[in-house]
Amino acid sequence: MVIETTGLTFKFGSQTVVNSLSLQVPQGSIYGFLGPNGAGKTTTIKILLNLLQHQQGNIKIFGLDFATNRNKILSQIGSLIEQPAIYAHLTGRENLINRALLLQVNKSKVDQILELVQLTHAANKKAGNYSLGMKQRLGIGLALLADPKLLILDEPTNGLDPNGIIEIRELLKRLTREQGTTVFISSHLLAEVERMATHVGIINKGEMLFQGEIRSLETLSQPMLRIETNNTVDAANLLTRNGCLVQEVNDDHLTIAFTSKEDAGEVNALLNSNNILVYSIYKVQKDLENLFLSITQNQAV
Ligand SMILES: Nc1ncnc2c1ncn2[C@@H]1O[C@H](COP(=O)(O)OP(=O)(O)OP(=O)(O)O)[C@@H](O)[C@H]1O
Repeated sequence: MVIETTGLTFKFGSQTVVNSLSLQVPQGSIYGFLGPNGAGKTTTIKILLNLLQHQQGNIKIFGLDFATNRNKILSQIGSLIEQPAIYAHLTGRENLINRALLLQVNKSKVDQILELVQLTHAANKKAGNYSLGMKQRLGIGLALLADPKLLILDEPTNGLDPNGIIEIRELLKRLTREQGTTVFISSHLLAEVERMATHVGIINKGEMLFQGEIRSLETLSQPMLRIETNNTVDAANLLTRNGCLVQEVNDDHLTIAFTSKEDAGEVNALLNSNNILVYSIYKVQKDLENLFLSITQNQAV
């Protein structure tokens, strides 16, 4: 594990903002740290970057105890939280050179980074004139100068248009693929991370509600059988009498829990033999965004 926390707890006064959080971020993953606004994501990130001091729990990063190896650990983390610290009056290249000098990184690295974050064409433009997406990519470039093993990004796609989001997504995928960097990225929108994340952690009110591979999140959403008939009320009554769990009845369709395709066939036959016309019958699964909303709103999935 690159990041491993146990029982991480943080309070602002009497408000518990991070509650006994156990993070498990595997090596080489893109970990989507998800939760609605105010869930405690930024606070957690600030703790991991030593910008806030937690009151309880343990943190291990790169297998090392955080409390006793802070400097060593932090020197191998690149981060972007809130707005990137960019000098608007300097060009993109000058911003990178400036930071390279500060970090004592060889200046030859600057052109590599410009290439990586696809800003070579705009390297000599003033960063103040960059689009929001370009500024975010420059911010990520600055975070990558010292070749971090772990990149921590707090809502890097906030406010970006769809193209900007795609560019960041492609950049992060390239980073893990080509350089083996582990990426920890927070967002309040599942859609922004679902196409790149390998793992997700979903928090609400400071508590972890789901953590694991994104694939297992998909299997969490229970499949349903959606049936369109000429008489949904009669159909619902008939199915209930025959032991089916009817979940929803609308004017033109009803849904029941999906158990197997054989059962679906039998349901169809049952309806037909009782003079109910079945117009369509098919399996549906909650999409990830709805599943995310159900989890964070504490509804049954
Ligand atoms: N400096 C502070 N003092 C007191 N309370 C704070 C402070 N910073 C944050 N909080 C509170 O802590 C809670 C979690 O905030 P945090 O910024 O970590 O959430 P978040 O998940 O990052 O949300 P967002 O997506 O809105 O940034 C919120 O209720 C917030 O009001």
